[in-house]
Amino acid sequence: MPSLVLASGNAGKLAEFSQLLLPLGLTICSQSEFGVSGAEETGLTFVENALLKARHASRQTGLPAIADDSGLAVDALSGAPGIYSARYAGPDSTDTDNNTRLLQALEDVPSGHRQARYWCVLVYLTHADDPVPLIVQRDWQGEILTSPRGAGGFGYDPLFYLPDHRCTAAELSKEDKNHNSHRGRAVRDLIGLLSRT
Ligand SMILES: O=c1nc[nH]c2c1ncn2[C@H]1C[C@H](O)[C@@H](COP(=O)(O)OP(=O)(O)OP(=O)(O)O)O1
Ligand SMILES: [Mg+2]
Repeated sequence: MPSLVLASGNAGKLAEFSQLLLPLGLTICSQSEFGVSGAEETGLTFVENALLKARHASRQTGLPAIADDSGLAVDALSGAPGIYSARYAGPDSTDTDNNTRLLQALEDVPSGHRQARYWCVLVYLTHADDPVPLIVQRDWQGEILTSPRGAGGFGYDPLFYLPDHRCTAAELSKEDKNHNSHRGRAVRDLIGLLSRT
């Protein structure tokens, strides 16, 4: 019996969460293993969408749930694609489609003006009607390249260059990404809160 459901249909997120929670002895199962489909992300903030996703999965499974709502905010695009990152190139867009659209949007933006950050908001609910959700949020700063590099990670990682590491998020090892990323640091914050409740 898993102790937690991950309110996400994203395999990349599940892999990162599994690795991050392993040392705690926490078993996490994705909602798809329970036949739970994705919640509609109708919120206007990462927090609202994460709450909607966590509540939906917890309601359907009867288990405590963690949801991750995340995205990429690009300075030169006034924070776009932001909460719409997963649907940037359309409702059924793939990571490749979204990366292509991002490169097009930044076509005329020279290097030195291509700063961006990932955001990750996590919501933990003990049950669907939990009135006191645990909420954490973290960011990770980088720059958008003009062509993809690397095969690791997921989403926008092949375009997300980290000057301190001199590589993209898709070129980092799993351990290094989890050590540095918005999600890795948000998960460690959440673990800290959970250990105090
Ligand atoms: O570490 C990351 N590395 C690369 N890309 C990332 C990362 N973190 C978020 N992202 C991008 C992927 C997606 O375009 C959007 C998340 O959208 P978001 O709605 O939270 O996730 P999703 O729809 O893929 O799965 P789900 O809602 O079922 O959790 O931001
Ligand atoms: Mg989503």
